[in-house]
Amino acid sequence: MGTINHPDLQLALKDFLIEEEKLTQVVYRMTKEMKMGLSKETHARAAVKCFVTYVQDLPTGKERGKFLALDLGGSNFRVLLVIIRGDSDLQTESRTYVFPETLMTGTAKELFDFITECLVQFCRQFGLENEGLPLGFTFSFPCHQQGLSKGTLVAWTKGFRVEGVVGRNVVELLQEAITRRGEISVTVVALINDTVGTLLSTAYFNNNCRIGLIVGTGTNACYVEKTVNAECFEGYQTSPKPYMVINTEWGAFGDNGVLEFVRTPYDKVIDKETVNPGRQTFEKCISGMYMGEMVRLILIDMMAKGVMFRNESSEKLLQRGSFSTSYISDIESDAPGEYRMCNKVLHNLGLRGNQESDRLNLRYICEAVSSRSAKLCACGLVTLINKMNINEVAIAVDGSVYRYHPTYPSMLEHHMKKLLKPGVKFELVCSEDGSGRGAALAAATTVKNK
Ligand SMILES: Nc1ncnc2c1ncn2[C@@H]1O[C@H](COP(=O)(O)OP(=O)(O)OP(=O)(O)O)[C@@H](O)[C@H]1O
Repeated sequence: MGTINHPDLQLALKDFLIEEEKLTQVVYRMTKEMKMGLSKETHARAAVKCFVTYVQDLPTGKERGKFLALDLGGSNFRVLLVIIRGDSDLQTESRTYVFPETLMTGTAKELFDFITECLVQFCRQFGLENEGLPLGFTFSFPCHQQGLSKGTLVAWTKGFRVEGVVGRNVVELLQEAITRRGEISVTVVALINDTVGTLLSTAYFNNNCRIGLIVGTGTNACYVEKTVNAECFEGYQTSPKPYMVINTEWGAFGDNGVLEFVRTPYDKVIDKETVNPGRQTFEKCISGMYMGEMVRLILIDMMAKGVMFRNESSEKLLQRGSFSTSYISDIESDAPGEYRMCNKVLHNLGLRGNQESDRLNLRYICEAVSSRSAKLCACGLVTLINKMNINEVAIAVDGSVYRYHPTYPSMLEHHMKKLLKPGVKFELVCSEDGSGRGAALAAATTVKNK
């Protein structure tokens, strides 16, 4: 980042430039929180839950068959058909359905009937109605699993607040909706979240893969833990399988106040605006749902103080959510000194930005928000790598922030290298079509184990 000339802007962005000592402290605190989540004794009051996923096998490449998968987790809803014919021969057909926003705050019946409707349409299209196919369900919200095909929703996140799902087994709700509809023969055999899906689908091709990371609407990660450390799993001392995938639900890190030392006044405003105030603290500092809004809040603050876009106003910018997170990627993708994408964004917002300093300062704001996100995310990954105590690991990553922000992958790598012990090697692997295909692989493993 270049030099910020205005003292008010400098002051506003200072808190976003978290120095290395504080990042080390974040790793330290997260390690502690994760241990609390894993331990049977402290799990109930832990902020980072570290849920047992019941996924104990990573794909071997020997899976075979035809599987359906559903992927619900944020802005899109997808149905997939995965056909595995031979080693690394994985064919995927998928359809994305527009997810009506009204469903996000509707009832459980409306939600699961909609999902079933899409599934029925998909099965009809591919002639699968009566094949009795097994289905893997990627449901990317915090669930307390009691088995691979049983999990109750703990709380909604990412702007969802559907009535009648918290505390219920989502597999049962889906299976009931399929039965109620009565048009297709499909059995839901596995429930996973998108981090696990991303891990499984990358592990299928890369046998060093031990972590699944999402930086999209929300953020979360899973990793491979020793079964003996997964105390909330009833068979943790007796299981013949040495490993258990743990869904950290790290988005909730800081919900007990341990992250206050890195939060800014803007984070507090964001939190108040959300449907889940006081929750998902770490996520709100990192993920796509909040990054654009953070830039907007800083920008209107600077405009109110007469620091930027003096004598200009924008009705649009005053509306919540009007600064899309994709604008950050646009602005930062301009070469230094060029403002082609930035001008487009300003045009969309109804701002002229006659002064070059306005456009430069806007870029500084974007960089402050995205680099803090990458720093905190790096802390999370370093925590997981240290916890596993391994020297080489591949990390499967998905989510639009990671995928489309021009420097996010390199920032993440840079900060991880700074925080990791010397000699630890890692590779960030962008997962293609990960979460849905992973659900199909989870279904394949379940069927094989049966
Ligand atoms: N070009 C972009 N650059 C950065 N972020 C973007 C871009 N486009 C979209 N986003 C952000 O990514 C989010 C969408 O994430 P994604 O496409 O990974 O899907 P998702 O399934 O909704 O997310 P999640 O996996 O967290 O549930 C949007 O909320 C938006 O904030």
